[in-house]
Amino acid sequence: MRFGGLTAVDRVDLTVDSGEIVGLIGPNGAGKTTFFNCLTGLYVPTEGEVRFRGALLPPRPAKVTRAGIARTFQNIRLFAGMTVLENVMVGRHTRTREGLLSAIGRGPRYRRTERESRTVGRELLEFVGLGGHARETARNLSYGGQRRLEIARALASDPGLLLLDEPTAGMNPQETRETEQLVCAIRDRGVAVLVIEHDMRFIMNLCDRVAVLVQGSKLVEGAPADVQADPRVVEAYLGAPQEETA
Ligand SMILES: Nc1ncnc2c1ncn2[C@@H]1O[C@H](COP(=O)(O)OP(=O)(O)OP(=O)(O)O)[C@@H](O)[C@H]1O
Repeated sequence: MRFGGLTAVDRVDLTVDSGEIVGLIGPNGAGKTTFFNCLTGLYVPTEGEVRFRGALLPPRPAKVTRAGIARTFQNIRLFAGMTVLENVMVGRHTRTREGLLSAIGRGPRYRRTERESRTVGRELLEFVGLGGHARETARNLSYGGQRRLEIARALASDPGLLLLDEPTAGMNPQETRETEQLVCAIRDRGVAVLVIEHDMRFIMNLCDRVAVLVQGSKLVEGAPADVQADPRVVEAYLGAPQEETA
């Protein structure tokens, strides 16, 4: 992905299998979010392709979601004035076939679909630990609750792959631990997870594999412990040791 003279993501090749949690780490500006934007069709990659379950994906967000890839964003993007349950139901709409006319007419098929969305929404709220908050306005949830709601909304589209952009950013240790448990539970449902995260403890505890991006390129990929011990990774984060720079 090039922006003028800047190559923000340079030949990054990454595969995520179902039942896997893969971490994407790297210093600020390494190209992690740009990579997510390329996967989800927010950016049209200058070169390269995205395949999901073997099929080539067009760089169109709605088509990517419908194919089975969902994401959360670095900054919370909820419908703040809607209820918690409504937010999840919105996420369900990519899986329902109701068009605008049907929604305006509110015919029997529309009502059936709404009922189904409501049921799925309530199940997902239970799953993420927000079962008791369905009727609250989204903006009144705690910070950790809003983050969990974003995940529930992403799950409502029945994804096979979930992309999480810094899910624990700004969380206290308790919220971080709960998010770890939630991500494991999502993996246990058979969803593949690709997660950008700066919290190394989170990465080490959760990920089956980790890829490190530095200045747009993939520096290393491997088991978390191997990646953490790799001198190239240490250098990328901390700079070269004194004697080497000298
Ligand atoms: N739309 C854009 N136009 C121009 N440059 C962009 C655009 N989006 C990202 N970039 C540049 O691409 C590079 C990678 O940015 P990106 O946000 O993907 O990094 P990141 O690894 O996600 O960083 P962080 O950890 O800080 O979120 C940066 O130099 C950024 O300025």
